[in-house]
Amino acid sequence: MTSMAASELFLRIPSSSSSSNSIPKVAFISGCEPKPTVTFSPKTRGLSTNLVSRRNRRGPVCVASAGIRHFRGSFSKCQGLRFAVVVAQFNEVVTKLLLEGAVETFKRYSVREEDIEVWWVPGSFEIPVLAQKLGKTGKYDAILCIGAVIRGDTTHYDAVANSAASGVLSAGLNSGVPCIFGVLTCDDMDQALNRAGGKAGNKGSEAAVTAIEMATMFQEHIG
Ligand SMILES: Nc1c(NC[C@H](O)[C@H](O)[C@H](O)CO)[nH]c(=O)[nH]c1=O
Ligand SMILES: CC(=O)[C@@H](O)COP(=O)(O)O
Repeated sequence: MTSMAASELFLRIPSSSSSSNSIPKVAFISGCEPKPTVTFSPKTRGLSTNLVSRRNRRGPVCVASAGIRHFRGSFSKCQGLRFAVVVAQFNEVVTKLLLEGAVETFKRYSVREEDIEVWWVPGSFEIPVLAQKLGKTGKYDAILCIGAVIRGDTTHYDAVANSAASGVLSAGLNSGVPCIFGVLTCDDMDQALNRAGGKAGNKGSEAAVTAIEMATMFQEHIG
């Protein structure tokens, strides 16, 4: 399943599970399996349903309600979306893998190569200022920020990690463009590699999914 809008998932539930491991799966609290009457308002393009979905990481969990419109990003309308990826060179052995995961995921959702730009900065501390500047150009639907901060002997780690986190948040708020936090903050290199395609998945890929979700949310529902 590659071209299903997130809203369509509601229409098909509770169907058998998806073949893709990145498309949100749907689960229901036992006894809460719904018989949804779903309508789609052309005016707001919001989902109107007798369900309320509460997200459980990437999958909605159902509780019942009525008359509430739901808005969420879509994973089927990604062609034409433009992304900037701001990547730290520091700990590049890790950030390159995170970037690969992100690009692979963008492509899996039909984002075109020519709509992806990669901007390299020296370290994670430098990410926010560029993310904000790029966001303000209005050329991108989301900015994906990638870095790997790994603890050393001093408190320098905390300064870099906290600055990167709050800076990326500020970049998004100040530019009005979703700025996604794909910066690892790890105790050691093992932890980092495990999250860059190792045992704990690829956080760059996960961050790309978030970027798509936020970009389509803004594009489709806010404009
Ligand atoms: N130690 C890490 C850094 N440090 C460098 C800073 O990000 C910054 O480039 C420097 O302080 C100059 O302003 N960066 C990382 O991305 N990861 C680290 O583990
Ligand atoms: C997080 C860092 O910048 C790191 O390289 C600092 O290492 P140290 O605390 O040993 O100076």
